[in-house]
Amino acid sequence: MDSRRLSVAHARDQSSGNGSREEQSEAYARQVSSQIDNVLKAEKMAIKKSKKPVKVLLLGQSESGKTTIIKNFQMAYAYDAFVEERAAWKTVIRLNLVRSVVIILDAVQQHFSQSSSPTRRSRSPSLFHTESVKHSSSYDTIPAFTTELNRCLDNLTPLRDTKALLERRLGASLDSSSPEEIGHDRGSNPRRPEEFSINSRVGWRAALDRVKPRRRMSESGTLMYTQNHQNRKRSRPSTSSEATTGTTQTSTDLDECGTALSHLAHDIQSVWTDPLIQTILNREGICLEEGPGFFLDDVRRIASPHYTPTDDDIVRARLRTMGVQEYHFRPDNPSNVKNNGTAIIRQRRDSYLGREWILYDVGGCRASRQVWPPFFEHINAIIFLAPIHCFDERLPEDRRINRLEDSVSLWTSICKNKVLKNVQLILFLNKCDLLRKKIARGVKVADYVLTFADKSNDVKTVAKFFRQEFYEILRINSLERRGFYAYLTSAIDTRATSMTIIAVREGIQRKHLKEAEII
Ligand SMILES: Nc1nc2c(ncn2[C@@H]2O[C@H](COP(=O)(O)OP(=O)(O)OP(=O)(O)O)[C@@H](O)[C@H]2O)c(=O)[nH]1
Ligand SMILES: [Mg+2]
Repeated sequence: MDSRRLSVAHARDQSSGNGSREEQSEAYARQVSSQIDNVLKAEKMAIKKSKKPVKVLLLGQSESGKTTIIKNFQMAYAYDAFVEERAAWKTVIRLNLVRSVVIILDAVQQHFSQSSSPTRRSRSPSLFHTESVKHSSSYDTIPAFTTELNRCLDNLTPLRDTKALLERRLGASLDSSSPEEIGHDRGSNPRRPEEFSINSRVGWRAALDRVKPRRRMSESGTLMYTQNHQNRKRSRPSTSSEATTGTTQTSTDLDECGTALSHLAHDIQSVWTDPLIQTILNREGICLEEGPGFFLDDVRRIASPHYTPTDDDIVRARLRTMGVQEYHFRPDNPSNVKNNGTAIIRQRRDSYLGREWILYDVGGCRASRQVWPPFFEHINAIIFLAPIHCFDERLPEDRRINRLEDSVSLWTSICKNKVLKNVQLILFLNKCDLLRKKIARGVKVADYVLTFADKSNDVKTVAKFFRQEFYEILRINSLERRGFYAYLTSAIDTRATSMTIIAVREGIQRKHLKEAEII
């Protein structure tokens, strides 16, 4: 029995045999007893509450870095599971590489189709004929294609088929962007051929599983399972013979793609580093280095038959998310808990150890956003990603909309959402490394953001300015007073991001402890 009840019973015994004093005493005892009941009930509730998983939703426009942040969480708290996926990421990384090559081929094709020279058309036996450029008045300043460059470009043409095959093998669903949506914008990265994505019926992790070497999954990872919300019922598990045949075919195809790539590594590198190609890409406004899934500088390593992706490669790989994916972690390892409180607080905090965290990763493109609201109901925190470098870019899915404006309007709607009024909002102003590069290239923020006016165009001032803008939006639109937690991040810098993740985890946990009245 609880010791507080014992002392009340003892007080009651001592007061017996004394008329009205006895009644008073009994009333008092009843009152104390009921107070104790309430305290016990509250504690029970708090413990129950503390056992609930922490649910965190990652939001932000497409390519803001949501999945990349999830990978950082995996590296920090489910490294075994992260390592399990290494072999499967190889295919995605190679697909990213091939896609970059196809973007170059398209840009060269575009370059030729823009030329009005009849000589070019009549004299070009192949798309990349040398002489044609020489006779083009509008391309006088572009150096001539060498025979060697033509040969390399011709050799790379079959990579279009390789790309299609890799996508098919990964269970691809191609983005149905119309040609109008793949517009031209000199301020950004305008050529956006249809982007590979795994649709929610398949689930990208499931797709990755399909191309993994066949071996039993280890149970050692703390990543417990991933579930695809939208189509759980629709997907039919394949029979073992189907799975075996499919997997054999898939690995044969992938082996062939790997061999083709290793034979073409030299040509890819020659094309990528050719000054003429660089000029054409420049003219087309294409900056592949700053785009998602850029691996052209690592072509020899990635095309090697013995290639195994590094952690950094996996974090830099691009696989667009569609639908909702959830990730389960148990990050509260006893060694992570700082011994910074009194014994009782420590003891109570310890009851949190082993608590489950669920992170929800959603697709950020406009068409995917309607699946977000059902997740608002039961979440504890939102990590909102706003790419800070994209003030001069447009949405790939709608070329009329500026990417920064899109981020700002999303952030505004999250801040003012009634259902989210008590939810902790954490802002990641991501892609700071790209902001640095862009500013170094001489891009002026004031040319795109009028309110930036004549402020100094350096990274620190720009970052401070955007941080303040997002803060003002939160302050003005929040229905309840709430704290502003903002971080400047470069999600591909895993070391720096791991520190941010620790701070974010502790911040979310502190709010929980507070809500459960533990501290
Ligand atoms: N340079 C740089 N690249 C980043 C950064 N964060 C993410 N990326 C890259 O940007 C690309 C897109 O990131 P994702 O995490 O797939 O973006 P997402 O928000 O999940 O996009 P959707 O799934 O389409 O909603 C990937 O290739 C990442 O490696 C960053 O801070 N700096
Ligand atoms: Mg994603």
